Parts: sequence; C-alpha cells; structure tokens
Amino acid sequence: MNKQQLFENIKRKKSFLCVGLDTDIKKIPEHLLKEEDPIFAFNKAIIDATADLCIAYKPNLAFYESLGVKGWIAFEKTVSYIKKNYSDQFIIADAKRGDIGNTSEMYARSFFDELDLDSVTVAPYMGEDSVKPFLIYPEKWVILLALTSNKGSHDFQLTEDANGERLFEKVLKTSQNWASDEQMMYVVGATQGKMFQDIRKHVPNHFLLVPGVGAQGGSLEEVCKYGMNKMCGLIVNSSRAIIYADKTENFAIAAKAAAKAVQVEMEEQLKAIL
Ligand SMILES: O=c1ccn([C@@H]2O[C@H](COP(=O)(O)O)[C@@H](O)[C@H]2O)c(=O)[nH]1
Repeated sequence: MNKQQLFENIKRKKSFLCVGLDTDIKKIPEHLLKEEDPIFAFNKAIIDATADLCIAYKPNLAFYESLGVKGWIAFEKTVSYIKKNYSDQFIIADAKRGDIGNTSEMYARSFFDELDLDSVTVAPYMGEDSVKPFLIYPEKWVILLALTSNKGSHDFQLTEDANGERLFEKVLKTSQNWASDEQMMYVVGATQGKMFQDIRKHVPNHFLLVPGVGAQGGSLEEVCKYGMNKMCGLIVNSSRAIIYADKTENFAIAAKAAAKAVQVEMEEQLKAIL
C-alpha cells in the first residue's frame, strides 16, 4: 500500500486508528479456550467487530512468539484472514527487528516475501546496513523507532550530543538518507505530547505510528494538535484498551464500542484537514 492509498483509506473511514492485536492467552475470555486455536478465534472476532472503524492492524510478534509454533500459526492465520477479508487494511508487524545486513535480509524475507505484510517496525540502533535490507521491497514500509512511548525513552533517545542534538533527532535526520516518506515511517509515542512539534520539524511529511493512547494514557488530542499534517500523517494504535474492553462473551461488542469511541474522536480531529 502506498502513502496516497493510506490517506484515501483515512478519508473514507474518517479514522486513523490501528487496532493492536496483542493477544495474550491469559487475558482472552475463558469460553474461547475450548476452541482449537483460541488466539485466532479471539483475533477473528476482534477484527470482524472493528474493521470498519480502523485502517490498520498491528499484531505484536512477542505475543505470538511466546507461544512457540502454535503462536506462529495463529499469527499467520490472523494475517491471512485480514488480507483475504479486509484487503484495505494496512498490516504492521510490530517486531522491532534489525541486525547485521545478511540477518536483516532474512527478517525482511519473512515479513515481506513470506507473509506479504505491509510494514515492519525496525530498531535503528545498528545503523544503515541493518535497515537497508528491509527497503528493497516496493510499497513495503519500514517503521523506524524514533521516540518511544515508555519511560526508558529518556535513557538514550532524549540524550544530547555536544551540539545539543538529541539521539532521536539524529535518527530522524540520518535515516532520511536511506529512504523517502514513501517507504519510511517513524514510531513516536503518544505519551510524548508536545514533543511531536520537534518531531515534525525534522519529518513534516512522514507518517508516524503512534502507540500509547488508551492503556498508556497518551492524549489523542495532543498528538493531533502537534503531530497531524495535511495527509493526517498519523496511524494511532490502541491495543489493550480495545481488545480487552470486556472479558465476557460480549468481548467483541465491547471492543467495537471502544474502537468506535476512538474513531469518533478521530473524525472530529480530521475536520482540521479535510
Ligand atoms: O514506543 C512504543 C513502541 C511500541 N509499542 C507497542 O504498541 C502497543 C501498545 O499497546 P497498548 O496496550 O495500547 O498500550 C504494544 O504492542 C507495544 O509493544 C509501544 O507501546 N510503545
């Protein structure tokens, strides 16, 4: 999917919501445990309930890999289900990969060749040769970690060099030599609030993947105020607040209501640019 198609989906659905499929076997409703593949059964119900309200899904690989082969099978089934039934959805593998070149090449192969996903999150720490192998696939996206939503983002990302440049700024500046805004996005946590102003000074036109609303308490209003651009430029993720809105047999209805509440807020925010 290219940038324009992403924007068309945002306009059509009046939403820039990404539903995070962080599916934890210990948190899903008990009645699903008797299913042959409880994780897939849960995901399928969540996807069917939310697809008209969001433009992207973000399964986080940790939740699947932690279950071994069964988890990987549930992940593949989930991806195939979305692609077959909701082909307009942008799929993000939140895997935070990145290694020496030939190893990154293998990661890229699994997410782009084998699974045909739209994008993968990548850590910038190992530099250009660790990111480039993901960039040889047309219309596939690297989503580079820039300024994350957690407290630990202060440990390295916000530290300054002798010229007062912060590490996340160096990431934004240097990585723009590797790919354009048609192939690269950045992760910026919703909890970073006003910092979106600084982010936009470096990357005015890029899409940003923004986790941290909902369970982590980030403000959608602030993200939009400081981070929205003329093509929206935001994919805002919420995982736990949507998928675990209810733990009973009504979980999918509750997930839909939680997603709807966010979408309504997004529709209001989009009025600034549409
Ligand atoms: O800076 C980051 C980068 C990634 N994440 C991931 O996003 C979701 C957030 O889940 P919630 O339940 O909505 O808090 C999760 O997969 C994280 O690993 C992030 O939160 N912050």
